[in-house]
Amino acid sequence: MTDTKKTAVIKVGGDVLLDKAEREGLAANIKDLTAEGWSVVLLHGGGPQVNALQEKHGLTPNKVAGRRITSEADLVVVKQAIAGEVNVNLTATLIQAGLPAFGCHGASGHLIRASKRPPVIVTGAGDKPIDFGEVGDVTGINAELLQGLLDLGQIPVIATLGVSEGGRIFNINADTTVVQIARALKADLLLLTTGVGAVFRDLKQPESRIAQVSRQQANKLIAEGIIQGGMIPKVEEAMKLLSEGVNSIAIVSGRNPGAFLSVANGTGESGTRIVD
Ligand SMILES: Nc1ncnc2c1ncn2[C@@H]1O[C@H](COP(=O)(O)OP(=O)(O)O)[C@@H](O)[C@H]1O
Ligand SMILES: CC(=O)N[C@@H](CCC(=O)OP(=O)(O)O)C(=O)O
Repeated sequence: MTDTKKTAVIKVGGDVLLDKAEREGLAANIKDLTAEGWSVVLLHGGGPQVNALQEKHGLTPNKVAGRRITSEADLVVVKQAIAGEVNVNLTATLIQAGLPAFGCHGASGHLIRASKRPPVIVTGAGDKPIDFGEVGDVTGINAELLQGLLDLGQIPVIATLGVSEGGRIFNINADTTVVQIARALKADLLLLTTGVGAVFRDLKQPESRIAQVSRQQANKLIAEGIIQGGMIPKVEEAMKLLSEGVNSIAIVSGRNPGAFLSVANGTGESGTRIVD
């Protein structure tokens, strides 16, 4: 049975998980949300962990426009690092905090369906199409399976991997995938956790944190060059959800106590909330 609990979908980057205080803070923040009656789904990446394991295997990380060109040998490492190392450790951290975490990966139960990204011309990377190898684009989410886990009171902790109808595994980007999960679940809230923990007018000045912006204001911050670099695709992709029934999206850090509830309730003490 589907109940009326609100659902939060949370993306956790691999960088956040390198740090013990971040991992424990994340668990405490999730605990706060569940105590207030939220259902929670986590999707995690593991970019830095993949880089480190590639180097151990004598492989050189190769990224174009933030996406890893993934050979068959690289995909072996991606599976080991993201589904093996990061998923198991993150699930364990949550269990240690007393949370009902259910670790899994997107290639299980057709949880995240994907197909091979066709060679594409990438801005700033020449005029020849780039073949990203074993990188996939998400084509669908098994929302029924996820909702079933939520209805059982579980917190799905999903390693970002995709699978084709025929069972071929793909490396997929966590930032773009989490948006698809939020959309498929008709989530009430999407949390994008990052080390910086908010959007700032000036990254060097913590007091310049922007607590809440409308979608229109966020687009203005991008146009003005205040939101830059890796923050742009993150925010642009996520903002599409605001016209699709997801009430708010937020940039937040699990390291800050009370941060997740602050953005969930819109009280403004932490993070940046983007609303329609
Ligand atoms: N106005 C801004 N406020 C906060 N961070 C910003 C801003 N503009 C650009 N950034 C950058 O965006 C980065 C977050 O994006 P990215 O590194 O892709 O995320 P992830 O932490 O998921 O890997 C931050 O580390 C920060 O350097
Ligand atoms: C296709 C692609 O870019 N895949 C990513 C998957 C991991 C990820 O997204 O991790 P973070 O959230 O830690 O960046 C990669 O290979 O790094």
